[in-house]
Amino acid sequence: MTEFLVEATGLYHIYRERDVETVALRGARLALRPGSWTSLTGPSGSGKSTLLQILAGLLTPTAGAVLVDGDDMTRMTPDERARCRRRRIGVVLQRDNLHPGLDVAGNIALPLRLDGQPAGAIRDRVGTLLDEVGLADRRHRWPARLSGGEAQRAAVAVAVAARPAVLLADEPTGELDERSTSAVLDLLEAARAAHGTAILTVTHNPAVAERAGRSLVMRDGVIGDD
Ligand SMILES: Nc1ncnc2c1ncn2[C@@H]1O[C@H](COP(=O)(O)OP(=O)(O)OP(=O)(O)O)[C@@H](O)[C@H]1O
Repeated sequence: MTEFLVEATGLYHIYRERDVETVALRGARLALRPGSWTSLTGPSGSGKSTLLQILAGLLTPTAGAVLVDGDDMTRMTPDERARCRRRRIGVVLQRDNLHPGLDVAGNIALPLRLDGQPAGAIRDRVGTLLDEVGLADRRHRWPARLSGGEAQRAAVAVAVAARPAVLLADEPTGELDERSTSAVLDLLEAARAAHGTAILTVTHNPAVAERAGRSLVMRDGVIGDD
């Protein structure tokens, strides 16, 4: 057993578009302990989003390993990886987090339904989360009719709904005002404190970085301490 919930080592990622190659990660490594909150900053283009997508199992690295609870996600079949993500990982990307064919409440309920939770428990959890992110009056809105900030708050509610072991968030407060930023950060902190969720936030926002216990910086595809 390892003390880390997520352990990524020797990550390289090369994007290939026709004959152009971009090396986004050059041997990045990162380890997350249960109940920790890590903030990752760094210049635009340094590889932060690429890393987050790899940790989330949404992108397969060119080389390297991502152990989640000791299982290497990079060696799983797509089905196994999807199952691992559903059971253990909550993700907030910069955009397109919501299922366009479900309303806000339906989106938040989806991970709970996939987890096989009973209808009553789902209803209660969805109601609580809608209140916590201030979207109770938007519960039946379609994602296409939400503002950027509303969609982002809904995405955070979806990501924490099933109490994931790991929460990965790319600029989770990018479109939010101060009050909503604070509500979203409180929700992340509650997940960390109550369920020992390990959080990684990629952000340019100092208010987010301040909440984290550890601050890392990515430069040219490699991670160093702040
Ligand atoms: N789908 C893609 N195809 C080709 N190159 C890509 C792709 N996605 C990212 N890149 C390139 O990989 C490098 C790292 O990009 P990435 O988005 O990971 O950086 P970032 O640190 O998250 O940037 P930002 O802070 O601007 O979001 C950049 O040079 C980028 O142009």
